[in-house]
Amino acid sequence: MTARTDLAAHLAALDLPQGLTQTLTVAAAACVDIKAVVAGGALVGALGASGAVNVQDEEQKKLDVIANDILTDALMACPVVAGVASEEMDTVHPATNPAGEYLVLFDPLDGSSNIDINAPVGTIVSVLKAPSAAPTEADFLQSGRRQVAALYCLYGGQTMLVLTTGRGVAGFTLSPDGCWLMTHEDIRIPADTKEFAINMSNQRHWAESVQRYIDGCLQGADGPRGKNFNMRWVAAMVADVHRILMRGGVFLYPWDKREPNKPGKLRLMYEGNPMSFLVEQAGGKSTTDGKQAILDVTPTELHQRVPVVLGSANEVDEIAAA
Ligand SMILES: O=P(O)(O)OC[C@H]1O[C@](O)(COP(=O)(O)O)[C@@H](O)[C@@H]1O
Ligand SMILES: [Mg+2]
Ligand SMILES: [Mg+2]
Repeated sequence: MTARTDLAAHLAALDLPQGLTQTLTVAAAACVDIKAVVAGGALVGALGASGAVNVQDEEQKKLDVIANDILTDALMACPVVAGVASEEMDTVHPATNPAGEYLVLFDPLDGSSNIDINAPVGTIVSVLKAPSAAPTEADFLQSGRRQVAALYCLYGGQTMLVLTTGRGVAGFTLSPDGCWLMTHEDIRIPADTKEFAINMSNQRHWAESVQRYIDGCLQGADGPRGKNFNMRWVAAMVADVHRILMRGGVFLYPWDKREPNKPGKLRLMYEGNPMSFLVEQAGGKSTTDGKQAILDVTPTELHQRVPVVLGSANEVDEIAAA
């Protein structure tokens, strides 16, 4: 068997600032710890509700809380981390590390509704430069373009970590002895696709343009697109985006008219931005509506929502034109 590049060697070859390498190494190790809890499931008391709700009024699962604690504890103890913010925490957590250089934002457990049915879940991480070693909430509100790294970990049939530091996208698979080994070098999203992902149960709430686009896909070879489409929806953004990175497709969690002051369901800072960085680095497009790049959205609040339309570049353009 040929020797594979491991994550440490990959990071070394990228010649990153030492602090960024350290931050990413700590985040990747925390994902290994989360994976152990996900894999233990009922045996380690990881299933079911925690009994609490988070700042977005969503019921927290035990695993949301456990994953959040694992990442928070690991990163706050890392001397180059200046602070963290998470889907599961009301406010930012400055770290009081005098040498703190990086801010880390995360969705510790993505796809929470999949936990209790043993379906794929993930972790999403975004890394920004810290303007100071004692960051305020305003310091975290940087646009996605300013990310210096983004990664997700997918706890699926295999445990995979997919990473960008702005020079393409690489994928690593967790080996049985706990090493991240590169299995997917330079991941590229095909520009064309015949596959879309959307929660169809929200159809009546969508904007007219999204209705038109999906209707065209559903008409298949008999309609304006002249080809048949397939549909997939894992209900975990990490897994849906991973599929798009592996074989193309589009993913939509679009604006809908239910709550006009909440534009979409997904969160900008720890879902939209890191996934957009990965998708753009893999040659895809990631937008709010087919046109506006998510990475250029100016954040105004930590738990801000954003509509998401991302994936194969030509298909995102079709959505823009619908
Ligand atoms: O249940 P729905 O409406 O289909 O939403 C699924 C979406 O919600 C999310 O689960 C939100 O993530 P969390 O589990 O981190 O809250 C996305 O991962 C996924 O794309
Ligand atoms: Mg999520
Ligand atoms: Mg989550």
